[in-house]
Amino acid sequence: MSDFPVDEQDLYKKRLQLTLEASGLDLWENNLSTGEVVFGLTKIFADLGYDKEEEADEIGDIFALMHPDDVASVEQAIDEHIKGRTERYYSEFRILAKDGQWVWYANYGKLIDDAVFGDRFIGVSFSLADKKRHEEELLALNTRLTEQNAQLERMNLELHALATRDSLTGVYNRRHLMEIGEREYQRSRRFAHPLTLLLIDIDFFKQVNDTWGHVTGDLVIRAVAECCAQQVREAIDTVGRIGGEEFAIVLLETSLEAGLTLAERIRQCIADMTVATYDGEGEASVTLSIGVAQLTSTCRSFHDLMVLADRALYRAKHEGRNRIQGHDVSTSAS
Ligand SMILES: Nc1nc2c(ncn2[C@@H]2O[C@H](COP(=O)(O)OP(=O)(O)OP(=O)(O)O)[C@@H](O)[C@H]2O)c(=O)[nH]1
Repeated sequence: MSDFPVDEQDLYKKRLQLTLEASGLDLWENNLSTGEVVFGLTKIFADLGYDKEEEADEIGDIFALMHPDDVASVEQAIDEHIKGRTERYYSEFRILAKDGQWVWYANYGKLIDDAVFGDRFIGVSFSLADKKRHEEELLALNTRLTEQNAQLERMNLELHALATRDSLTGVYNRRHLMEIGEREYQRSRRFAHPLTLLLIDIDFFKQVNDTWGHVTGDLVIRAVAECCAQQVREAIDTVGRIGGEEFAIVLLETSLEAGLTLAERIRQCIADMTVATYDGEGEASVTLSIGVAQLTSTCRSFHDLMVLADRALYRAKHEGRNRIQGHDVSTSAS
């Protein structure tokens, strides 16, 4: 304390100087009439690596070192303040350091029309390097998080597909079909809407494997799944592979009659189809047996509806295959 000058004004100056130092602020003063930098910016120019004689004498010298993308916004902020539209001037900009790097700074300033000083623009500059670095780090973090989120969503979709789809054919697996069937059973019972189930079995499929090999057998299974998926209403009906060469289709808002018509279309589609064998030397063909059943009042679960359709399928097999049988409602109590 003993170093401080006793004079009040000197004391005041010293306090100001210490405050500026402690807060990292650089005081400046510009003469707007002449464009002269009257005072300051010493610290900034030193921080940027410039020698004393390279410091700015004119406002134009500062603009010359400013990043071209920032000039317009700084000029606009000054203009707004001069026109009295802002209480104080504030701007953010990059200045070229001597080593060629762009360094972020900010300015606060105020226009003073003083009888002693004249038209002066007085303010402070301070470094925004830390703030901008944090902003950039945050932005990079955000980008990474967004990417990771998108990847998680993709993985979730893949997981869902793995859990619900049959890997050979892409139609639903047995577990998921049963879940959907049970849900639709509940809905149909509650609202008294028709619900029909098709059980489809490839005839003499063992012979396909024995004749053409297992891989060709897989190609045939895929072709049957594809045909089923093409014949039903997308996003309304549900096709599932419920066994090796057995499929089920849950048909919403569908009567037994409409179910029989669809079954016939599928039967015909497969009867007309040939599948090129895996070795490319032949063509495999198969037929289908299909059991069709509509939900009846005797059904206590979706499983009961499966039993009815399975009985109809058994009859189709028993009566010679390559045919359709519907569950006879008059025997539904049995
Ligand atoms: N290629 C292949 N064959 C399978 C697959 N799953 C089951 N199979 C075969 O399908 C055949 C089913 O034979 P069966 O149940 O005796 O019935 P089928 O020969 O179709 O005769 P019917 O149903 O009575 O008309 C068996 O030979 C199984 O090995 C599979 O994913 N791929």
